[in-house]
Amino acid sequence: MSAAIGHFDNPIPVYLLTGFLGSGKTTLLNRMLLADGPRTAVIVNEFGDVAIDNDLFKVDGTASDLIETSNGCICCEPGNDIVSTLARLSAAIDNGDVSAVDRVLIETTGLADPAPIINQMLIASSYSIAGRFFALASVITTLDAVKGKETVEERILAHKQLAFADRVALTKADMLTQAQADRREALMALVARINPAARVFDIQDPLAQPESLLEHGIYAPDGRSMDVIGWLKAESPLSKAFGAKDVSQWLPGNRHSDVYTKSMVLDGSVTSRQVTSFLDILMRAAGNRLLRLKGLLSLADDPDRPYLIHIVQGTFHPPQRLERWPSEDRRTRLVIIADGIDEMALESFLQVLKPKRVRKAETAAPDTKSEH
Ligand SMILES: Nc1nc2c(ncn2[C@@H]2O[C@H](COP(=O)(O)OP(=O)(O)OP(=O)(O)O)[C@@H](O)[C@H]2O)c(=O)[nH]1
Repeated sequence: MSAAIGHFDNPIPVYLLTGFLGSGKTTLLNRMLLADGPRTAVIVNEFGDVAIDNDLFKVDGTASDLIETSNGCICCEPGNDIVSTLARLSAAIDNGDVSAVDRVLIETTGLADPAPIINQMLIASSYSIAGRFFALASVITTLDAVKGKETVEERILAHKQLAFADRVALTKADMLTQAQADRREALMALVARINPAARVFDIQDPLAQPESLLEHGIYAPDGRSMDVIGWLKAESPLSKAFGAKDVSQWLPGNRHSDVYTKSMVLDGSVTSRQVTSFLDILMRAAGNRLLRLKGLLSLADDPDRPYLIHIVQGTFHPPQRLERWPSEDRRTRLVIIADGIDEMALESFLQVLKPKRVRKAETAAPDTKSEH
């Protein structure tokens, strides 16, 4: 194996980027990768079967050299685990399908539990080839300055994402109004309580250099990582912190229990009126149960310039009109992550966006109708 691919004494550093749904992972990722920076393999783990983040990387034109999108959750889907994914990357480098990389950056889904991923990486280092040639360098989590406190307090996954990070990237601080300044203090107090050792980095700070988040951290293979293994096993303090709530929500097998994803792909364009009323009704009806909506829309007024829309836990971020489609795929795509919304109701509501067609049955003569 060539030295450029990494070897046991000098493994390729792997950075894990976590953070709750919509907290700004993709945005940060695009800012961390510099055009003249080290060669970086980017692995994006999507929750849902329509890949949108993949296209967003291209829109923002980052320096990432490899994009591998894996469907299914990297923390709990057999065969899709982090070690298998790294083994595939290693094989691709060996075969010459991908040229050697200096580091790997993994963006997990917003619903990934970081503990099993970190565990897999640390445990694999002693038994698997991938585990020996790659090493977990650092875990970075994005924390939304506006919604972060409530999210961490209410959701065990967000709590764990914060607890397991060694670097916290505070996002969206620019969205806090003067009157909300105390929110930031309360959030920092929460971070200090849950993870006092974490380095907090405000990505909106004009002096911030997001690429500096990609330096070796406490998970680096320098001997101290053994402490981390012990720490991962000692999850009970986290569970205790949520003792009053329904414990089953984070037991293995029940993970993501009420959360599901709906994706929709549409040929043809939609009108802005259709989209506005669709989003208006959806947001009113679903409220915070609409964890995430991401969409690329072909609008009838200018189908060459798609609209990018984001809703994060009930907040509608200003839509962005892109100058061009990020890939060959010019279809309208929507991914919705819902928490406890009636699935059938959502599915039929999505039909509102379908272009209206005259159904055959409506035009056919009555005597041509089939009886069976
Ligand atoms: N104002 C502001 N908006 C931000 C910031 N970071 C992210 N956003 C916006 O928040 C929305 C979601 O950001 P993403 O980067 O897609 O979040 P994500 O964590 O990758 O989302 P998922 O992949 O769904 O989990 C987008 O509209 C971003 O433009 C920030 O620091 N300030």
